[in-house]
Amino acid sequence: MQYISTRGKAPALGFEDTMLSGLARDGGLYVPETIPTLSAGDIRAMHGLSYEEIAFRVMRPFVGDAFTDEVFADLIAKAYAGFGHDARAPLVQLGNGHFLLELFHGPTLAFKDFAMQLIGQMFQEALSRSGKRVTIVGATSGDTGSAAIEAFRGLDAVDVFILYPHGRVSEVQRRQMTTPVESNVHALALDGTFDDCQARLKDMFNHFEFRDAVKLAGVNSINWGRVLAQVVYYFSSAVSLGAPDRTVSFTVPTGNFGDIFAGYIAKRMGLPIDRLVVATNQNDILHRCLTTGGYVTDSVTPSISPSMDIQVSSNFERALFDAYNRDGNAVSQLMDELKAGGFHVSQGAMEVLRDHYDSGRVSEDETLSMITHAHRHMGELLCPHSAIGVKVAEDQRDPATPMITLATAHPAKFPDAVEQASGVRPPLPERMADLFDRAERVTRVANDLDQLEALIKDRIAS
Ligand SMILES: Cc1ncc(COP(=O)(O)O)c(C=O)c1O
Ligand SMILES: N[C@@H](CCOP(=O)(O)O)C(=O)O
Repeated sequence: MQYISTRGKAPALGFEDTMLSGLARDGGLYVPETIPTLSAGDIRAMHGLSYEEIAFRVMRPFVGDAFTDEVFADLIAKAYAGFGHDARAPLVQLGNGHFLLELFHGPTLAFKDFAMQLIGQMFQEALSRSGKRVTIVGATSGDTGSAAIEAFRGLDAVDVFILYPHGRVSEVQRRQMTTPVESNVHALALDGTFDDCQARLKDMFNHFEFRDAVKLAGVNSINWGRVLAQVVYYFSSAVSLGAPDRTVSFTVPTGNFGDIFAGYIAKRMGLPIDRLVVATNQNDILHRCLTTGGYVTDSVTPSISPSMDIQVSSNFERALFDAYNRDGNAVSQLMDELKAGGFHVSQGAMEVLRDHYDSGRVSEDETLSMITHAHRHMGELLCPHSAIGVKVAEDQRDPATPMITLATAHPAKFPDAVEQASGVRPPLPERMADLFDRAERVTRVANDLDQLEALIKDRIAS
């Protein structure tokens, strides 16, 4: 299996190099050259299997010769052993034909753990074989950062630097990033938005002298391995509702477009998915683009669903690559236009996008009302991101097709909004009960590439 860049000018790589290198050297994102498919029989045979067994069958064709079957199965087993639910990703019924996929039973209480725990295992295996060391830099609006720190803290072969927007993550999210004591963990609070953090990260990847000097690696959904691991729960949930003999739809709270793109990959692999519905908060660039064709950036307005406060949605580039018939030049041109403020998707490409994706936008008041409603009438305490998904799903779903909404974070990560709407302050799990008593360690940084690179070089030298 080879991986190619969405900008068409970087060398094709195998799975391990794709995973370890992050952004392609032409600034694009890696995608599989071809998408492997599973037959209806293959999917039917997943009935009754554990999450880990399904994970192996779904991901194996993408991994090539990077790991033997035995090693890969072992890495998967270790990745999910620490999850707080035997099913890993349990499905609960919200109402007639509407299901909630709980993706928050991992160590940091968000869906990011599904991919990050596995990436952590795969990095350790690959680095211990080669004896190499890497510097991971990640950009986060709150959840990727804590999941990455949890997966890599204390490892000798890795330093992990996490850039988060100062004052724009929840207190639980911040403390998850600033309280780990391991010396290879570096939390950096940047004066700016998540988009600034992600832009500086991509600048670092595009600055080859720095990239090569520190052996830069990325664990954002820039990294194909992140998207791949997220494909699995589309299969596990759809199979539990009767796939391949029953078609399902998904609604996905969306920001950087990695999670919903994983759903698109599941569909391309042969999983019978009818609609993939993008649910955004008030920072609604994706909804605007999917309805009007215009992808024009606006300033980010902080919301009660901070993890989705994103205006430059990284993985939309992967969706555009397919929508433009895998034309790297066309994608490069769009990305150049984006730097100047935005672009318009061609009519042909819009038809492809609309063939797969629907979308909806939820205001702050509607988010709070949905948390209240779900608590009173559906028996679920939802985090604000998940509430956005449930609201869009309720508005748009076709009663004839089961709808699965992804619950992307635990309500305890956002206790203020949840308490305001439901009257219930969700407690943190026992193992995190002392989070607010732990000392914090964080460096405030300017939104300045030179200063950031100097800080990172300095820290890894000491
Ligand atoms: C809780 C939560 N929900 C939804 C999202 C959006 O996911 P994606 O960026 O993959 O679209 C994020 C961040 O990515 C998140 O942390
Ligand atoms: N919401 C994310 C933003 C980064 O997304 P990623 O999937 O590219 O890592 C976060 O919580 O950091």
